[in-house]
Amino acid sequence: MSNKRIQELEKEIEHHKVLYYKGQTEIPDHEYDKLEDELRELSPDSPILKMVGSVVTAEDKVKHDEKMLSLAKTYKEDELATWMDGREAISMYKIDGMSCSLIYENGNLVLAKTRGDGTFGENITSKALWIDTIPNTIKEEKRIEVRGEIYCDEEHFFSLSDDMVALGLEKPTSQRNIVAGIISRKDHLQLSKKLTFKAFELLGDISVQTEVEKVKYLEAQGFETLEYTLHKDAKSLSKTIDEAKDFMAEGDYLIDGIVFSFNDQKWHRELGETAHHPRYKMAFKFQGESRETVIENILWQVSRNGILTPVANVKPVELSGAKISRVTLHNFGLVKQFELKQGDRIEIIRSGEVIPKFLEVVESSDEEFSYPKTCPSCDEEIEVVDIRLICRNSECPAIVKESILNYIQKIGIDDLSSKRLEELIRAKLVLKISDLYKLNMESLLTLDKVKEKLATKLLGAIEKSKTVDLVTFLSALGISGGAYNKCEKVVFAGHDSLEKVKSLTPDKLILIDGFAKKSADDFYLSLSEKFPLIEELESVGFSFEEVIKVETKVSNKKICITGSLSEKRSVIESKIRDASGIVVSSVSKNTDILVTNDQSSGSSKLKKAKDLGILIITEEELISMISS
Ligand SMILES: NC(=O)c1ccc[n+]([C@@H]2O[C@H](COP(=O)([O-])OP(=O)(O)OC[C@H]3O[C@@H](n4cnc5c(N)ncnc54)[C@H](O)[C@@H]3O)[C@@H](O)[C@H]2O)c1
Ligand SMILES: [Zn+2]
Repeated sequence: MSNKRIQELEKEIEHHKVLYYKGQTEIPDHEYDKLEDELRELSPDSPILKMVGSVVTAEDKVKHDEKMLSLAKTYKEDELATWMDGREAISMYKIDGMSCSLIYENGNLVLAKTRGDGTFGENITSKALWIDTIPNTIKEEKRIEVRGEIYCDEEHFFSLSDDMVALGLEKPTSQRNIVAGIISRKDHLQLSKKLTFKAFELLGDISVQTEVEKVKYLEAQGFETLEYTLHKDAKSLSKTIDEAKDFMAEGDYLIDGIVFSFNDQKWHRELGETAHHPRYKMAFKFQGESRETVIENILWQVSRNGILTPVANVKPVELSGAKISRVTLHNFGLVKQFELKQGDRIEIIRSGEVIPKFLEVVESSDEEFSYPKTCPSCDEEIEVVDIRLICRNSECPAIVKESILNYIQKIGIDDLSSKRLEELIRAKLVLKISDLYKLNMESLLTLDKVKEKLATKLLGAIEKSKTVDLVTFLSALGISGGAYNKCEKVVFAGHDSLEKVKSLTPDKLILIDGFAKKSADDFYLSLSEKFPLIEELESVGFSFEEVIKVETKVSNKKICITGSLSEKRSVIESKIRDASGIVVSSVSKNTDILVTNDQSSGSSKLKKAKDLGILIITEEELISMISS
């Protein structure tokens, strides 16, 4: 019996592997993983379990210099901590795309290949040349190999899907399958343009001592890399795992876990690899469970920025121990792509306690597909912007309510629930954020079931919210792109008073770590729109607590950089900011320090600094000031 089952499983696993790597997946990953788990139990030495990827049948196959392996995986945080064993490790999201290896010689891309079966890959150079994030040339002259993941983000998935339909090709079924589908094509190479590559591994005669240095080296060569977190020990693991859960639910590209690698390369050499995976890396994955259910109806919820988010009410099912009756459908793009409607039988997934989400359509109903043309809250006409439906009416009741609610949650007014707020809005007691501060005992007592005790508590909580730190205050305003960590970066970059925040410009914002041209422009525009609100709040008597900053020799010093340094300028700039210094882009009489490694260069900044008698230091001197 057991032998027969082993053979069955081996056959089935092989079948799914072949389809999966062609982008034609038949079953969800967690179901596939169950097959592997069962086989591992019955026959731990089965060769199919040691197989990486699937066999390459393409004519144009190439041998890898070094095998491209898979990853060891765990679903448990304590197993991860045991594996770390007190060693320092870095973590990055595990992108769910397609492995790719790039070979550069004399600074030129000479070969791009897939992982294939780990020993032989398929030559995909002609497609890689279309991908903007794969540089055709790099500074490094030595032969190097860069490994990473090719993937398709959400926005590009929908537009690629439209492109493919327009070309008469089959409509892709998922963000993941589209990559393998496009990469294995012999025609329409230009479709690859909408794919993205992120690098995470480096091979060749380049000396790096740590994983962090590796990432910096890859960035200096012009590659996009994944954001990483350095873990000194296992204490910081839970926070990273929680963030990854959020990203799985809301991020714009697919991840299926987190990859941990020991930071010190010494451990990489010492631990080595098995035939299947390196021992110095570990993937943490979320165990998913999926179920089929039926869409009863689709509701469109209006968010504080006017975006309509589709949520499906489904026939209740039990999933990972919870009863599920609502499923997020993400955005209009997804609903349109799959023509989701009442009666559709769909598969939903819930991984690691994240919000259940739509996976695929099992059977489409005969109902006609439609989507709202007017806002469900204010009935005004809505705009279709790429993959989103947006209500532009600033007086839309839903937008007003959601933005006040967002403020209440971020600023921390406890005891004021969404229901209570709705009541206050209905009674016209609160129509904008600053109205919260005009509430008094008399007005609160007019509300249903509110007695003196509760009213006193509410008023106390509202009063208390006037004493906050500047970062919390800014993050509560609902600035677009102004999440807490972004506001923190702004304040820590020296814009640490309301006056300074009000005098921000896109030019100043772009100097801050984490801001690019577009995000700086968006933040600035949205911040300017909040000026009336800021003034109203100032007039009700807000006072700001000091934010804690590190004290170093460069604290609050305005520092300008000229000429090339040993690392990418952005890296040095973020070191300055981390040490509470302020990075400026030009030299003026307000500048405190100019950093240059070439005192005799013809740089105009250097000349000006000399004329103004500004302190001029080398990069080495800067680093020693920062670390003192
Ligand atoms: N549904 C199916 O039919 C089916 C069939 C076969 C395999 N699968 C799924 O495929 C997975 C196993 O496949 P696998 O062996 O290709 O590998 P894997 O998904 O376990 O992980 C290895 C790959 O992760 C990639 N990766 C992404 N981000 C990374 C990062 N930051 N650092 C390092 N690597 C990163 C690398 O390209 C690497 O090759 C399982 O999850 C399994 O469920 C599903
Ligand atoms: Zn509206």
